[in-house]
Amino acid sequence: MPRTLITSAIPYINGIKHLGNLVGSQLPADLYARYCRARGDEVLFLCATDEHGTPAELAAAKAGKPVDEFCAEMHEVQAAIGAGFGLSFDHFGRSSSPQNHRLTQHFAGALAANGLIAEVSEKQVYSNADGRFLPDRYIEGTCPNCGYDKARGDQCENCTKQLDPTDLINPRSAISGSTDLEVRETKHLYLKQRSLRDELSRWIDSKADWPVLTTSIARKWLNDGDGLQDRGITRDLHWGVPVKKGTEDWPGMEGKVFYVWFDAPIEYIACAEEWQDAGKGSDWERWWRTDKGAEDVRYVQFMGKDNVPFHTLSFPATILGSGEPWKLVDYIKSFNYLNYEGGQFSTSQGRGVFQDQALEILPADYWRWWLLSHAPESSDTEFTWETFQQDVNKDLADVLGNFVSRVTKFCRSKWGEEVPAGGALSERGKALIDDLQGKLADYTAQMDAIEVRRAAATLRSMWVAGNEFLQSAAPWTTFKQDPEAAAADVRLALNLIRVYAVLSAPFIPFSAERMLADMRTDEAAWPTDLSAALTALPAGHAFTVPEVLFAKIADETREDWAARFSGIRS
Ligand SMILES: Nc1ncnc2c1ncn2[C@@H]1O[C@H](COP(=O)(O)OP(=O)(O)OP(=O)(O)O)[C@@H](O)[C@H]1O
Ligand SMILES: [Zn+2]
Repeated sequence: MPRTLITSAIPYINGIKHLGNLVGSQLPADLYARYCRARGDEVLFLCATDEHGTPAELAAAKAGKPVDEFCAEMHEVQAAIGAGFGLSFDHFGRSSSPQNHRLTQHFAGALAANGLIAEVSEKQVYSNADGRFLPDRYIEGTCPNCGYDKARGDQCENCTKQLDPTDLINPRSAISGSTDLEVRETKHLYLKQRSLRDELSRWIDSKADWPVLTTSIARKWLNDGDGLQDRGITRDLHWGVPVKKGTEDWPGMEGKVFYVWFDAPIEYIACAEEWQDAGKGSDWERWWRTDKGAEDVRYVQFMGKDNVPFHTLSFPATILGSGEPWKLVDYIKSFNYLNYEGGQFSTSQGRGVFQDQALEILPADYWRWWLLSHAPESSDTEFTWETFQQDVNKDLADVLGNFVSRVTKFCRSKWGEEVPAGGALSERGKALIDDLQGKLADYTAQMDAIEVRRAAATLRSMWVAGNEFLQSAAPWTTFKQDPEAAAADVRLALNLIRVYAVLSAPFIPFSAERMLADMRTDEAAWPTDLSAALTALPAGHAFTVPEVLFAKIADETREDWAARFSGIRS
């Protein structure tokens, strides 16, 4: 049995995530996990919340809560929303878990033992009023280049000039506004990525099948300018994984924590240990250690484009540099951005539709279908209420929903709620099966290749083919002269509902489950031979005419939503 390990980029804890976050990582990962399971793979699908760093501390402060309490609560909120969207994680962990603390400290110790950690003294801005060192982007002041008075210590948003905090005129703390700042000397650990550059470069070169979006970003960081740079992996913060060398203290690093981008990907591994410790599985190392059974695991990661450098370079540098037999990623599926109505989605600015709001107004499958069928694979894509309404009404209500409704209602009116007997498969029926068999081959190939939009288009074309068959077979007309022929066509169409449910489940799992329940079957094996699969429901098999599977979105409702979500979420 093939074994597939799947991880989604772990969402940051600072707030409720938007639809861009969903389609850029967790949702396509779930699509693929569901597909792999349906094909019979043994799957471990992991995700977690990314909990450390300054933005988490500030979000907690804004909410008036201690940071650990804030993170624990927000983790539960995100877990519930994920369940609402049907995200089928085997475990949804936390980067703040004791397992991740231990493993992060372990990796740092292994890297140090291999001579890959440098201790560097540097100057950093300290805010006396805030009692803390300030990360560059939390220092604000006037841009020396253009005079903009809200320039950040890393960059001026107005003229885009890259800055150092010390370049700013009249610098102040972005947290408290205090100007009581001083430059202090502090010591940090650096991961010597430059020493691993050639090894990383060869590894990336060996990935000829990866999306260009993934490899082009990796190569840019490897080669542009002076090439891959060593990276600071510690911070002067309170909230995070305390700096240790394995289980030993690290002299000179007291009171410091690892940088969030060092510990976050390690959580992919620690999450498997959490999964085991939560009693959901056993033998977690068999997924992660090539010396303990992970040799035959295929590991696939999902993420938005801004996360690619960390997954193609920094995290692999941690793993390769440890010299230990941890599994490296086999395939990285990355995404461009989903934009919102002519601008960007933004958590910090409260712009767009957020995941909790989306679930309040419509069932998860509407979102899953639209987002996946418009996944930003080859370029950024845009969410607009108009295209959303149009596509959902057409694909789900007019095509799939309508097919299910027409077939079941017509059958009930002539034969009652059971699969009718009599007649033989018509030429038209045979042609439909041939057509669908070809489309199924395309669909599986596209799902294997994680070509999300193309797979969605092929699935939709299979739904359309069923409608066209029904339209041209017109059993409501043939019934009068040749009821046997009509019965055979309807029998095929009822069976098609079951097959649609199975094939569509990775995209729209809730509706697929309802379709199977209404067809009163739990026969959900992935079909290979459609001629056989389309006879699974024999004559006499009882079913229920479903309630409306997908209600259409009315123009007024769309206008209401467009207005409601045009502003800023406070
Ligand atoms: N607009 C977007 N479209 C697609 N993917 C996105 C978008 N914004 C973020 N992502 C991806 O979502 C995943 C989770 O992101 P994360 O929680 O770290 O938020 P983020 O990158 O800080 O974005 P934001 O601040 O807008 O929420 C990451 O893989 C990220 O690349
Ligand atoms: Zn400027």
